[in-house]
Amino acid sequence: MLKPLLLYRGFLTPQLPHLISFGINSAQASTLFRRNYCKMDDKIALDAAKSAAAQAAVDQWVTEDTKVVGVGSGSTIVFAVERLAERVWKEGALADMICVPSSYQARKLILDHNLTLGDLDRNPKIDVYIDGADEVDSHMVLIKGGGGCLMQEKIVASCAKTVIIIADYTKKSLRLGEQWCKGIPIEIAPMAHVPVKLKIEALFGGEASLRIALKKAGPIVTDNGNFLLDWKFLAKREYNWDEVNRAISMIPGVLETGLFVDMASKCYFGMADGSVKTQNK
Ligand SMILES: O=C[C@H](O)[C@H](O)[C@H](O)COP(=O)(O)O
Repeated sequence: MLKPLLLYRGFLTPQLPHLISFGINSAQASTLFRRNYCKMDDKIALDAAKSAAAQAAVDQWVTEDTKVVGVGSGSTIVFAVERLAERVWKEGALADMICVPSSYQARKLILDHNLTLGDLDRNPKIDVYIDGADEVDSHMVLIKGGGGCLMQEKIVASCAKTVIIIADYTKKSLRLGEQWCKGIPIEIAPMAHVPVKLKIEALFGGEASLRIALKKAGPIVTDNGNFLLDWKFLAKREYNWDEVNRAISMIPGVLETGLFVDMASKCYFGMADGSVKTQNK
């Protein structure tokens, strides 16, 4: 953990005089410098928390009896796949394990780590599905899809005996919206984005916006060729998430929601102090 920090700092230290010579005064330069340090320190702390949660979950839930593992998407799952690969390639374990991906990213992670790639045609029964989440509330309702993957995730998760969530401490909340402020992702048929947006807003308030790509003109296109709406619900309104999920899913043009209700059995949170806390359904 110290090495990357020193590397970052080694990289940044020579920048300080340059910032000053670019007309920024020394107070501004040192604020900028500290802000960069903090961001990087945060990233290192968050990655350590993600890694601790992933390792604990993999070690507890993937045993020699586990034949098929569903692999989620996002930044946290990377640490779980690394741990699976370590078990296979360094510890000589889990020789029969097959991994079923939930996205293009997950498929590539499985292949890059030389794990056995499966699919739902051949492996429709999954022993355990492991995935990250954008937020987990006190009833284990999840928001997912912040990285654009949710439909395949929900399909693969629905085929699993047990769904395990791994996350860092910033994802834990009492009620949805406390931590995650980007809204609930909803995958939709491209032609329906305006009517679906209007229907969600009329039914439940708030605002649903088409997710726009950063490095492409126009909207984000999912792994399934669809668009995404991010619905910013009303923070002060009490929602019954099961009912909301069912009602939104019934709107023609909605393909899947990023609300995962009653799916996860257990969540592992990597904490800032290096410990791992668990939450059960
Ligand atoms: O679309 C992305 C997936 O639903 C992720 O599992 C979710 O966004 C959590 O991602 P991360 O592990 O990067 O926080």
